[in-house]
Order: sequence, then C-alpha cells, then structure tokens
Amino acid sequence: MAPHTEQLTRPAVRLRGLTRSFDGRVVLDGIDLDIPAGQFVALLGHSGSGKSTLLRAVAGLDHEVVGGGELIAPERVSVVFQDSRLLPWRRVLDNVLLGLDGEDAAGRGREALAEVGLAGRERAWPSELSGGEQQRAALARSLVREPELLLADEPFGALDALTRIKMHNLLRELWERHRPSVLLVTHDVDEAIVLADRVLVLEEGRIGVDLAIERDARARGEYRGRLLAALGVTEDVR
Ligand SMILES: Nc1ncnc2c1ncn2[C@@H]1O[C@H](COP(=O)(O)OP(=O)(O)OP(=O)(O)O)[C@@H](O)[C@H]1O
Repeated sequence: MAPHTEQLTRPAVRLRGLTRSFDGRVVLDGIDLDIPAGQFVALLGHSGSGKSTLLRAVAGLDHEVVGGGELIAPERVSVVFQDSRLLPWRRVLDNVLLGLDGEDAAGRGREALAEVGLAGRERAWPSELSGGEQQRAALARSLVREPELLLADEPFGALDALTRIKMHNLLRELWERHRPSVLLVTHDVDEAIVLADRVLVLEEGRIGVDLAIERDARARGEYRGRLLAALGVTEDVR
C-alpha cells in the first residue's frame, strides 16, 4: 500500500490484546479496538467495569497497561474529566493557555473560549464560573490544543439535566466543526445514543457490544432497549 493511502486508512486508535490487572485481578482482558479517525465513540459499562482504566491507557497515563498487546494513539490527545480541573489561582484564559506558547496562543485561547460560549469571561477566576461554565472552559482548554483524539471521562456527570443537554449540543457541534476522534466514557445510555456514532459496552474486561448508531431519532428507542438489555438493566418505571 502506498504510504499516503495507508495514512488515510489507518485508525486513529488501535488496541490489540490490551490487558490490565490490579493486584492480580484482571480488569481489561485483551481488548481489541480500532477507532477510525474522526469517529465519535461512547463507552458504556457498569461501575467498576474498567472504563476509566481503558481511557487512561489510551491517554498514555498508564505505563503498566500494554503487557504483550499493542496500543497506538495519536500524538495530540486531550482529556476532559468530570471535574474541570481548572487551576483556581489562574484566570480562565490562563487556564486555557496553560503550557502553550507561541505568539498567537492568546488569540487562539480567546477564540476557543468564544467557541464554547465564554467570550468576555477570559479574566474571570474559575470560582466565578458555574459548573457548566467550568466544563465549557475545560472544553476550550482541550480544543485549543487541536486534538486528534478527545478523551472524555464522564465530562457531564456532575451537571444538572438541563445543563447537560446544552453541553451535549455544544460537544456535538464542536465535534462536527473540528472532527477529532472522540472516546467518551459515560454511565448514561441516552447520552451515549444522542452523542455517539458507535457505542461500546465494556463487560468482564472485554468489549461485549459494539453498536453503530444511525442518526435517526426514531431508532433511539430500539438502541436504548438493546443497550439496557446488554447492561442487564430493566426499567420498571418509565
Ligand atoms: N490504581 C488502581 N489500583 C487498584 N485498583 C484499581 C486502580 N484503578 C482502578 N482499579 C480497579 O479497577 C476496576 C475498574 O476501575 P475503573 O475506574 O476503570 O472502572 P469504571 O468502569 O471507570 O468505574 P466508574 O464507572 O465507577 O467510574 C475497579 O474495580 C477499580 O477498583
């Protein structure tokens, strides 16, 4: 294959036989996964199933993970967590710019803040922002680095339901504009279906379900049922 063709077809993330144990207990048991460049993937699973462990591995934050396996991820990776992890002693723009240099950095930081709806809040302290605004700032901090891969570990888990819907719209909009690959860890089946083009369910250390989501609202009920069944959850009240 010619090199340029190979580059076009190479997945952004490639995992083969990814294994991780803690104190002899296997959490990831030979994960195989390819994420094509630009795909939006959600990862569901019960608490303790290993979602964050997998995400940390892909982020390159876990040096013990590979074992005999293979882990390929892009160079520019940004991670967003449930809490914004803004430094309280730095103003919002300075948080966004943390570790960046170059003459145009400040301009790019301002642009990123405007993109997430925080124009005019550059000089605010993190404590002056609401929870949702803090997550917007965290997204701006990720964006400004122009990530090829965005990893998000329950980024909206601590937000109220209305703010969460707004953040879903924002994230999807940012993804459509910038097209990074995304791996989103979530507990929320509906969030996964609304946002992602592909939903994975992690169970017993492996990817048990790998479901393509068609952007067709009518099908959402069916996806929901299938994913809940895969998770072994029944809804008695709804
Ligand atoms: N550093 C660690 N040391 C020991 N055990 C760990 C460590 N990190 C994770 N584990 C264990 O690995 C398992 C998977 O944890 P992980 O945080 O990946 O699950 P999760 O699916 O993200 O859970 P949750 O949805 O509750 O955040 C858990 O049983 C956890 O206790």
